[in-house]
Amino acid sequence: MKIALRIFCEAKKYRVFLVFAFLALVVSTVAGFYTPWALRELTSIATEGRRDFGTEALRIGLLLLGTATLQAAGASAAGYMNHYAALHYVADLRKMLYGKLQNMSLSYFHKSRTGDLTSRVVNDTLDAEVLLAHVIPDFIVNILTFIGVGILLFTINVKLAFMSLVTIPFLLGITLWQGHHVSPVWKENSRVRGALAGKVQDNLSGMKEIQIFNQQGHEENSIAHLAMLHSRAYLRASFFFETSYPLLAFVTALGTVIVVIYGGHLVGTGEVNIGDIVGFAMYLSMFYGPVKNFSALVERSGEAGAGCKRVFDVLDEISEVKEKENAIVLKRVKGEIELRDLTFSYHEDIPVMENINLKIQTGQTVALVGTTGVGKSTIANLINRFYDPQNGAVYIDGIDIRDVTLSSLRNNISMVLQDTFLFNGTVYENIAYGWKGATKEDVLAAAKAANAHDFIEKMEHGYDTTIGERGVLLSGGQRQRIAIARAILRDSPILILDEATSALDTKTEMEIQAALNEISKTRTTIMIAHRLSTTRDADLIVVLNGTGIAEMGSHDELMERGGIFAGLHGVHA
Ligand SMILES: Nc1ncnc2c1ncn2[C@@H]1O[C@H](COP(=O)(O)OP(=O)(O)OP(=O)(O)O)[C@@H](O)[C@H]1O
Repeated sequence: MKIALRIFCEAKKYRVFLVFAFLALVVSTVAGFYTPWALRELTSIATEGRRDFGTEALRIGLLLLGTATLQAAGASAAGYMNHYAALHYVADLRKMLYGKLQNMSLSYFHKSRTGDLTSRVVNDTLDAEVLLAHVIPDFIVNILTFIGVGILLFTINVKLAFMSLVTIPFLLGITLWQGHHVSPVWKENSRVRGALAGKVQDNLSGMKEIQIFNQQGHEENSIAHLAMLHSRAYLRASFFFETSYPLLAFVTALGTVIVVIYGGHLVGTGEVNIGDIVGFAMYLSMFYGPVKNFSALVERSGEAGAGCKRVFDVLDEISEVKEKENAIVLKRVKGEIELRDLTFSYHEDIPVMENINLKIQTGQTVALVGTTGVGKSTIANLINRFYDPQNGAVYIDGIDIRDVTLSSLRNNISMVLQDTFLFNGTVYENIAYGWKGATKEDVLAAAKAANAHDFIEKMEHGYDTTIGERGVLLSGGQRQRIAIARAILRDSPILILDEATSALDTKTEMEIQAALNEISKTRTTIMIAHRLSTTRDADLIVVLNGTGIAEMGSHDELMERGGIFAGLHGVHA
């Protein structure tokens, strides 16, 4: 109910359609009440043996034609308008959900499964259509029918109507029992389906690893296990439905039996005529209809409600990295970066950084070095505000980055990551990604600077070559060069290179390093490098150790000092 109400409130753009659909539904349902009434009248007139039977039959027939037309037109209009509102709302919901996901902090994606989130955006949102265009209208029709036909039954004969009510408590009891059990079972069903979708997606992405490690059998078993769990969850949900539905049908049949026997008795005593019994029997089947449908509707609304709840759960999530309401737009910065008393951990009890202080001057090239897992990439993530520190702050040009909008902050930073992600588009689109104003000349110049132009030209369709999902049709080095070209094109005042040249051979690495050195001259550059050779030209080398900075200085100074850096050099030499 809460979910249906929320959907109704959020779909306010389409409320006019929903209100008209409601009116059309009322007209259609009420018009449907006339058929038994017409047959009751016709039978009564026939049994009375009236002479004007033909004229009366014509009148009743024409009225029946009118109500049947209203019934059909109303149902059709209501169906279309409900679907119009529902499907447009689903489109809005998908957009909203995707927008929400795009603004969630990275930690959210680390604890969620991509397949599960995909399923929420694609499948679960459709449950809003089920609620708006099917479940709610069906509830309306059933409630109207129950009340309207109930009144008509009492109008025909009060005693008979009371007798037919005997079965209602049993019917309601069964329906309530079903409603109580169905919703949690459907929730479990949705959860297991999400887990299955997540696992399939994970496996398809990691197919290479599965084949390398010959884990096909193991993975097939995991999928089979999840598939069986889903079937069992579905079966449990079906059990309640399959048990209660025939039970409901049986109890309603009992009601009809009572009316036939007791109604026959009343005809015998002359209290009612045959026409009343015919009309009553027809209305009775209409009257029990909603009670029988109620159980199926409860089940359907349980399933659809569970799906919508999974959507709303994401929409209600609060991102760990939040923009302030009065966040300012950060203009193009000069590029001074300061980490002040910075303390950060991904998990409460495992500190990654404690009280780090580091000032990077405008235009400086700073290399972050240290053993694997010491926190080099984490510093880049904090500057980009993918995470917020527990203590201290990051300042850019003296401004706390929590005071500025996320988009304006990230517009000032280019990043080339260890694991370059390319989209399934053309080479050109991938280089120009995120830079709408780039001209062809700009793209070509960036590709040349990243030493990518030559290999791109040799490809089948040059810059128009499609590079496959995640750029699978390219080598690691080619992917990285495209990522570097993309960063060069972006021309932002801060450049972060996270192992940017790691996938390149020595010759290409040197060529690209030269290009990177060139572009880093005009901007602040943070370089995360394992190959200590690439740190030689850095203005400042920051050596991380444990949860802090162990030493800082130029290449020569650190070598002379004979500390950790010199030690690392020894290892890598
Ligand atoms: N999303 C995350 N959730 C939890 N812990 C994380 C996460 N990302 C990194 N860590 C942990 O934080 C620590 C620092 O990781 P980080 O990636 O910054 O190290 P790094 O110095 O860049 O390592 P490498 O040189 O191997 O890339 C590591 O112990 C790592 O396991």
